[in-house]
Order: sequence, then structure tokens, then C-alpha cells
Amino acid sequence: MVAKTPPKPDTEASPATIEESTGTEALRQVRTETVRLGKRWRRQVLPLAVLGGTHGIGAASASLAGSAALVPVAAGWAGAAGAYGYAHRNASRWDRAYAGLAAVGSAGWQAALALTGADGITASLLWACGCALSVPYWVRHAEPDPDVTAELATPAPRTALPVAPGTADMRVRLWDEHMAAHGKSLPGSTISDIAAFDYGWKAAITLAIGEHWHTIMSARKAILSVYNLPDGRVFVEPIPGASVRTARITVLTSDPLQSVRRWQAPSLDPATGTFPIMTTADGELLHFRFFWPGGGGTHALVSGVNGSGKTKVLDLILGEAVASDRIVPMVVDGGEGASLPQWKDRSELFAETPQDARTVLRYALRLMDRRRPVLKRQGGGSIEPSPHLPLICIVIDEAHKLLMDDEDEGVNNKDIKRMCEKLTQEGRKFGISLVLATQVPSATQLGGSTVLRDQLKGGTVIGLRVAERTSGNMISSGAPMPEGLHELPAEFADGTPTRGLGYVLTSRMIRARSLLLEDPSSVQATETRLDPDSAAESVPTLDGRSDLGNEESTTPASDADEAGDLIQKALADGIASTDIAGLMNATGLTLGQIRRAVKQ
Ligand SMILES: Nc1ncnc2c1ncn2[C@@H]1O[C@H](COP(=O)(O)OP(=O)(O)OP(=O)(O)O)[C@@H](O)[C@H]1O
Repeated sequence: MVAKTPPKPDTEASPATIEESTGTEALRQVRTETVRLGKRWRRQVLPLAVLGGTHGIGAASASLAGSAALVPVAAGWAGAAGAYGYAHRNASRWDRAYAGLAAVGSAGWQAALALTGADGITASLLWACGCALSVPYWVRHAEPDPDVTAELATPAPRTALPVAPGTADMRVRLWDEHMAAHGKSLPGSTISDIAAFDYGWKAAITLAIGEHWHTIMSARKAILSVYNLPDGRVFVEPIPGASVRTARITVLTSDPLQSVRRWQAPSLDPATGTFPIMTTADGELLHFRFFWPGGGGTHALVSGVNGSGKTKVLDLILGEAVASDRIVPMVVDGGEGASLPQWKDRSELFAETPQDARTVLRYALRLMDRRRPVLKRQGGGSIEPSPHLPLICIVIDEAHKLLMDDEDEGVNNKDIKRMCEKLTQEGRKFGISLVLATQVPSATQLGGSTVLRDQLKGGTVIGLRVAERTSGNMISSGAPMPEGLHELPAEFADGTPTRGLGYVLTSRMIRARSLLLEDPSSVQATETRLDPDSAAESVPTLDGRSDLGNEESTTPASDADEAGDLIQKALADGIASTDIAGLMNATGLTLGQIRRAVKQ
């Protein structure tokens, strides 16, 4: 193997060349140092430069004869006037006065030197007076400019992202400087696709690698501050199907939800099973679902404090239901007939008391059984609501009163809870849906039933304003909420109440407000009959008795009869008479009811 020898340089540097290059290097260093010092001390040197210039102009003029002597002075005066003009535009009042004095002084000395010659007493006086006039300037600029040589040699990390060429949009500049810059809330992020709409604008945000769009949620307060907006005007949502590093922000420059939007006419779409119930802050409509085409009925929960507008939301649901040719509404008014009185004569059944509520729920359970053969005939699946086989929609206002026990009052509502659980678990495919209204969207208000909570979350969940932060809030989908329901304001900026304001549990986590159906009696009802199988079940009569319905203490004879019927059916379905738990599940009755019915 032959070892490679490094190639010799073509020419060896001679000592003379080395000396020459060392001298050039020294000169270069002196020049660099002079420039550096000049830059650093330029303010302090300025008065001396002005004095030197004045002296030079005077000397030049004195050395010329005739009219040529006027040329340097004229140029000098023009220079003095220009310097003053510059100072006038860029300086404060006192600095302007000072610059004016210096300009006039310089022009005067130029003329004096031109006339008397630029040496001797006149020149000495120029320098003496000039230095005296410069003292205040030197005092003021005693500090040299900071030495940034080192920083310039190694550039500091960028503090602001460059603005895209040709981007005149202030929103982009603000984002780049105050959100995306190094050390700000979302460093390295970009804003794009800005599009205006009537009440503000939307944009796409792309975060730096390693970030998730949830971090934009936590930066909402900073965004409000950067764009100088009041609270509640920025919403962040993921872009469906796009990377987790991207999100869409909606920025409201005015609040469209402040103005009431009225319900116009029934608009249930049989092809989708939905109708518009709320309008979002960016003008989109959010829908309530009665049923899934091909998937049976869906359940719903509407929650909000007193006065938040939840009964009005129920009015909308009932309005669409009575106007539809494929929905039969039944109402349980937990407000003892005072919450939804307009629907008394326009719904199939209207319960005002807990006892009547039980009767309605039991009737619904029996209808479920009546519809079993229908499903068998159609070969399984689920009932598709139609004018011949309508959806049975049971709306329960103030449901928490009927679902929660009250030990102090000796009220045991477990049977109601069990019947509701059964209806939500099994009613879907039989075309039976339950719409519950509570004050807080939590399992506690559903009688502690996690079954009800889980089943209702599969349908439409509407959360209006609540008074307190709640644990187990059902208005959450895994993504962070823009704000808690307890954080919703009670009033808009103009002082009007925010009734109907809230969120719908959908992929759109943005504030919305329910449409307002002012006069429920104005809704034109469509007569809808139950299917023949369901119609074979006798419709119970509701007597409106107002006892609190503690089932364990009182069970009227008619209820015992009904309980007996239910038990007979369960036994016929193959449940053993000794299987008490099975009987309770199948009938929705309490242990006491079963005992009493069996005794009778
Ligand atoms: N979307 C809305 N837009 C404008 N006003 C509304 C809206 N919803 C409700 N309101 C107004 O708020 C009032 C109270 O609404 P609603 O009766 O539905 O409240 P609530 O939550 O059911 O209270 P409560 O439980 O005390 O009955 C209504 O009379 C109506 O005037």
C-alpha cells in the first residue's frame, strides 16, 4: 500500500509577503476599530463635526474671491437649514429650539469666517463658543451607544417572526409580534386563511411541532388582549380531519347573540331527523335530533338554572313535535302544570303530578312491548319514524324533582328513575325517545343514575347557564370547553339578559343561543295517530292527583291494577315469579308495588 503524501502548496509565502499581509490585517483592524468607536460615540462627536464643518466652509469661502466666495456659504446655509428641518420633524420642542440655535450659530460663524478669514481670533472664538454651546448636548448624551459588536457577530434568536412579504394585514402582524414571537404564548405559531364574516373574522392557526391545539384554548385570554376585545369573544375549535397542530379561531368583533333570533316556522327535516334549535356566535345553526334515519329515536337533556331559558327550549322541541306528522308528544310537567301549560291540550298525554308521571312512563313501557311484534315483522333493526309509525317523544320538565329522592319528605322516586332508565336503554329502537330538563347537567340531578347520564349523552345535550361550577358536568366531549357554563354571563354588554345562551354538545364548542318561540299556541298542530299496534294499548286517564306519590306509602288501586298487568306480561315473557330483580327490571315497578300487586 502506498501512503499518500499531502500535496505541497504551489508557492511558499515569502517573509515579505507575510509582513505585508500582517500590515494589511493591522490596518483593517484599525479601520474596524475606528468605525466601531465612531458609531458608538457618534452623538458625542457630532458637535465637533459641526464646528469643523463651519470652520471648513468659512475657510473655503475666505480663500475664494468675488462671487465664488458665496458658493460654500450658500451650501453651508442650505446644510444648516436642512439639519434644522430634520430636527424639527423628529425632535421634541426643546431639542428643536436647541437645533435652531445651533443652525443659526453655524450659519453666522460661516459668514463671519468668510469675511474675516478662518484663522486668528474669529476661528478661536468659533471653537470656544461652539464648545460652550455643545456642553448641554454632551451632558445629555454622556452615555455612548451600547456596544453591540458581539451581538452582531452572533445574531440573537429572532424575537419576532418575519411578516410575510406583502402582508399588510394588521391581524397577522399582531399575531406574529404578540402571540408567535419567542417568549410569547404560542411561540412559532402561524396565522393564515383569515376570512371576515358579519360579526368578526376566522383564521387557521398552525402550531409549532410538538404542540396540540388545546394549548390555543389556554391562550384565549392572550388572544383577547392582543386584539383588544372583551371576554367571551374568541372561540377555538379543531379543524375536522386536520392535524392536531391546527385549529380554527373565531374572533367576534361584535356579539350577534345579543339580538334575539325568533323561531319562524316548523323545520324538522324527516330525512335527517333534526331541526335547528340554536344559532352560534358565528351565525351557524345547531340542530336538535329527534331520531337517526334508520337508527331509531334519540334522547336529549336540556339543563339550566331558573330563568336560563330551558322551558323555552322545551317549547321549541314540543312545537316541532306537534307540527310534525311523525311525532306523538307526551308531556310530564314537573312544574305541576305551570311550566308547559300550552301543551296540555296538544299532546297525547299531559301529566302534572308525580303519580301521573308514573302512569305516563308505565304506558310508554307498555307501548314499547306493543311495538315488539312490529320490529319482529320488519325483521329487526329499529323503527323508522313515519306518519304511520310515529316517534313517541316524552318530554319531562323539571325532571330532577321526579328523579331525585327526598329523604326529608319521605319521597322515593327510584321507580321513576328505573322506568326512565329502561326507556332510554331500550326505547330507541322502538321509536320512543325521552327529553329531560334539569337545572344542572349532572348525574346527581338524574337521581344519581349513570345509566341515564350515559344514554342521554348519546343524544342532544344542551347546557344553558348554571349558577355554580358542577362536578360531573355532562357538557364535555373530551375537548376543553371554551368556558364553564357557570362562567356564562347573566347579561350582555347592553344589559339585556342572556336567556337561551349556552352550548350544545357537538363538535362545535362555540357559544350559541336558542331560537325563541314566543307564543307556543301559534304553532299549527298536525294530527298524528299512533300505529295500530300501539293504539291497541288502552290510553290511561290522568286524574291530576297532587299527592307526592311516595310509592312505598300509597299505591292506588288503579295503579295496582296496572302493576298487575305489567307483572302478568313479564311472567308471560318468561321471567320467573321468584326472580324479583328481573320483575323490577322488566316492569319498572318498585319492590313495594310488586308486593302489593301480587297480594291483590
Ligand atoms: N332564546 C331566548 N331568547 C330570548 N329570550 C328568551 C330566550 N329563551 C328564554 N327567553 C326569555 O326568558 C324567559 C324565561 O325563560 P324560561 O321560562 O324558558 O326559563 P327557565 O329556565 O325555564 O326558567 P324556570 O325554570 O324558572 O321556568 C322567557 O319568558 C323568555 O322571555
